[in-house]
Amino acid sequence: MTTLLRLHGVSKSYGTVAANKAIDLTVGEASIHAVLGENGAGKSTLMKLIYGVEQPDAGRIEWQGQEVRIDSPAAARRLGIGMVFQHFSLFETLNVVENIALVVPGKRSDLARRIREFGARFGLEVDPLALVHSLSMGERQRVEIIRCLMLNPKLLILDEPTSVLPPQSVLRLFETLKLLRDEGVSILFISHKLDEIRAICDAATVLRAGQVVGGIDPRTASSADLARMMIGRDMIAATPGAPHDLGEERLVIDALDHAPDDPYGVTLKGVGLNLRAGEILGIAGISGNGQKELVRLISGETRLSGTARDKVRMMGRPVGHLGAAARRALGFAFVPEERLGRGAVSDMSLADNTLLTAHSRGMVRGGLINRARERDYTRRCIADFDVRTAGPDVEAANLSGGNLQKFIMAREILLGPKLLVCSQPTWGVDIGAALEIRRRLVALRDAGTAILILSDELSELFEICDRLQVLYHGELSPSLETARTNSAEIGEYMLGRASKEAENVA
Ligand SMILES: Nc1ncnc2c1ncn2[C@@H]1O[C@H](COP(=O)(O)OP(=O)(O)OP(=O)(O)O)[C@@H](O)[C@H]1O
Repeated sequence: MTTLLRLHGVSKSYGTVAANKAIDLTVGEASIHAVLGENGAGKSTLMKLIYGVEQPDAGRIEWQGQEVRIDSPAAARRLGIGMVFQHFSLFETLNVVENIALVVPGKRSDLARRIREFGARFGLEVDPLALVHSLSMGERQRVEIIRCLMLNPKLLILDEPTSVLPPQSVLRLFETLKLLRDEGVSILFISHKLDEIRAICDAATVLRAGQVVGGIDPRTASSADLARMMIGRDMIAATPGAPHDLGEERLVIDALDHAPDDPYGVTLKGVGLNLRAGEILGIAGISGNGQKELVRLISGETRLSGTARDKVRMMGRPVGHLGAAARRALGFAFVPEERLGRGAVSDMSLADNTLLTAHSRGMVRGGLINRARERDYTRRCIADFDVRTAGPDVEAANLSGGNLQKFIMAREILLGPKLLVCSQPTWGVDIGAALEIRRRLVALRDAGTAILILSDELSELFEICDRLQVLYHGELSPSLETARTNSAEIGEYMLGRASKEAENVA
C-alpha cells in the first residue's frame, strides 16, 4: 500500500481540553479509512487538523512522503484534500451554483451543467438554481459533496456523511465512494454507524478520549468488536417498552393544506395526524418531502390565520395562530433538526441556552434571572445525559456535535413535557448515547408524554415508535402500527408507490 497521508504524534488542545493526544495515523492511497470513537473522542478535531481549519500544537503531517504545513483549508485544497463538514458551511442566501462558484472556478452556466452531471452520475441530484436556505439537510449535504468532488480531490474527508441521508441515498453514496476509491481517491470516513463502516471501509482507526487506541480491520471485525474497542466495554442491550394505555389527544392536525411562502418549499396536502398521551408516532420519509414545513407548522415558526388556525391543536386547544412561546406554555417541547441556530445559540453558554426553553422552571423571577437555578438545571442535563463537557459555562459551539445533541435532548426531556416533537433525535450521537436517548424517549412515553419523532433512520423508528406515518411529496400516509408493518411496506410509501397502488385499485 502506498502511503498518501501520515500523521506523527499530532496533538491539539483547546484550553485545558486535550482533544487530540499524540495521534499517529497512516492513510493509504485508494483506501476508505474509518475513524471511529465516542462523542467527543476527538474525531472532528483530527479532521480539522488535516483540512487546515486548526493547527496542531505538536507533531508532524506528511503528504505523499513530504512534510507539509496545512495552514488553511485553501492550502489543504491545493494539496488535493476536500472535506464535507458535520455542520454545513454553505451560505443560506446564495443558490447552489453561487455557493459552488466560491471555491470551484468556472462560468456559472458551465458549473450548473456540471452540477447536474455530477448529480446524475453519483445519485446526488440537486437543482443548481435552488436557494440553499430552502434545501433540506440531505440536499445541502449533496451540494457539499458535489462541491468537493468538482475539485478532483486525492483525499476526501467525510464527517458523518450518512447521518442525514435516506437509506436509498446511503447505498448510492457508498457506490460513489467505492467508485472514487477505484479511481485512486482515498476517503477518511467518520461514522457512528458500525454496519456502514464494515460495509465500505478497508481500514479503521479507533479513538478514545483523544488518543488512538488501535487499528482494526472492519472487513473482518464484528460490530460488537468495533463497539468494544470504541467504548472500552461491552454494549448493554435496549430494553423494550412496557405495554401502556393511551390518554387524551395532545396533537391533532386536521386535513391541513398549506403552501409555504418559500417558492422552493413543499406544499402540504391534506395532512392529518392524531397523537395521544402515552404513544410515540414516527414520521418516516426521505428528507425534502415536507418534513421541514410540517415541523415549522407544529413548532409555531409558521403560523396559520383565519379558520386554518383550528387545523393544528395541542392539548385540546387550537394553536395554529400561536407562536412558539405560547405553545411551549401549554407543555410543548421541541428538538429541531438544526442543532446550531435553531436548537442552540452557538456563542452562548450552555447555561444561557438552558434559559432559552427552560426559563419557566423558576429561572426568571420579576424579570431577574436566577443564575443558581439556571446552572442547576444545566448541570442536571449534563449529568443525566452524560454530556462530555467542562460545565455550564462552556459555549455551545465548543461541544462536539454529538454532545450538543445530547444536551439539547436533555434540556427538552427534563422539562417533562406533555408533547415532545423531535427531529432526528440521535443524529450524530454515538451508539451508546443513541441507545440511551431512545431508552429515555420510551420512558417519557411510559410516563404519559405524547411524542412525535421525525427520523431518516427507519431502524430507529421501528425500534421505538408505536405507529408510523410516511411523508411523501407533502402528503402523509395513513397511520400504520409498527408491529403490523415492515420496512418494505414503509419503503414503498417512502417512494410514493404505495399510495399510487392504492389509487389504481380505487
Ligand atoms: N473549539 C473548541 N473549543 C473548546 N473545546 C473544543 C472545541 N472543539 C472541540 N472541543 C472539545 O474537544 C473534544 C473533542 O471534540 P471533537 O468534536 O473532536 O469530538 P468528536 O469525536 O468529533 O465528537 P462527535 O462524535 O460528538 O462529533 C471535546 O471534548 C470537545 O468538547
